[in-house]
Amino acid sequence: MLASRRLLPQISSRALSTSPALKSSEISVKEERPYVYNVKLNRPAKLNTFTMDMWREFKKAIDSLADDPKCRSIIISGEGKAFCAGIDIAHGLSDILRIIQDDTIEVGRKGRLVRKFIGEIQDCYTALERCPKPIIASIHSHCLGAGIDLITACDIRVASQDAIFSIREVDVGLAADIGTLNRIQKVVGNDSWTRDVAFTARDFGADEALRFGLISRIYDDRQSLLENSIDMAARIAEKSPIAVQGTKETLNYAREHSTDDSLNFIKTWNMSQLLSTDLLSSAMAVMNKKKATYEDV
Ligand SMILES: CC/C=C\C=C\CC(=O)SCCNC(=O)CCNC(=O)[C@H](O)C(C)(C)COP(=O)(O)OP(=O)(O)OC[C@H]1O[C@@H](n2cnc3c(N)ncnc32)[C@H](O)[C@@H]1OP(=O)(O)O
Repeated sequence: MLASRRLLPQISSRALSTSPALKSSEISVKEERPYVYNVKLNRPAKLNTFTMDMWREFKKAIDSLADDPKCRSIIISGEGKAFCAGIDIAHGLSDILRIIQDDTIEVGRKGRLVRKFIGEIQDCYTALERCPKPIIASIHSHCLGAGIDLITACDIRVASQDAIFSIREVDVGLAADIGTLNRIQKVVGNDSWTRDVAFTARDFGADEALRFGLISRIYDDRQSLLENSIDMAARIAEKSPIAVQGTKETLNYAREHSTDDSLNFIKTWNMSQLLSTDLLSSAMAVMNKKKATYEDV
């Protein structure tokens, strides 16, 4: 068992190297059912911890599915023992530390470079929110630090009973800066609990995560977690993509705007989207007790 406290002292600036060459298989994308894709974090030997290259590859996969008419719903899962143990402490911070430790860069310019670097990682997870297709985070075992940043940018979070969560950043000496602190209160709606887990970095399990609304379902084991995640994604994928994607856009908009503004948003959105054939074919299917099929969008 390698606790982060035991991992960190081993890391000197000498030990920090550039990201190991990315095998593109560190993010794998699999079509599980028609229109349903599983984006798998696939670096199991290092508990799916993120390096800079892996973040870039992750964003590329999400952006590509966002634009793919043959994709209607997405699952994010982790290969191996854990969902994601956060940033790769040995390699993921090397780029930023190189900037910080470079004495030839003037301090104001150094700050700008650090800001740009953080922004690039933020964008890798914001891609999940911007993707019009619903995204289900399917979480087993450890989900720490950058793992929580990832899942809070997803639409739905489900977990197996063995899940262990921690907003671990304060334990590695930083305020979380790639999404958790900016999204989690909107997800759970409980300020006291958010501060409890963010200030202490303590581990909490699936039952507590469910109680406070971080996840919406618990499954007995990893196998049933994956099967049920795929079933949920497939059920979403059977529906009108016009309706489902309009729903995601509107829920995202409503979360950041007043009720008046978001009512205005949806009526303007549906000015065009109600003209779609999806409306008529869905209504016909309901009347005839049949399943409708929809054109790709
Ligand atoms: C700009 C900044 C952007 C983002 C910042 C994000 C911040 C964070 O993500 S904070 C969270 C950082 N993560 C951690 O602190 C977790 C550290 N790991 C652990 O505590 C343990 O590994 C464990 C999760 C409790 C699991 O323990 P165990 O089941 O005993 O497995 P191990 O043998 O310890 O791990 C297997 C293998 O993975 C390597 N590893 C695990 N975590 C990390 C990590 N975060 N970074 C790099 N490597 C990690 C571990 O060294 C082992 O590798 P071997 O090659 O087998 O030794």
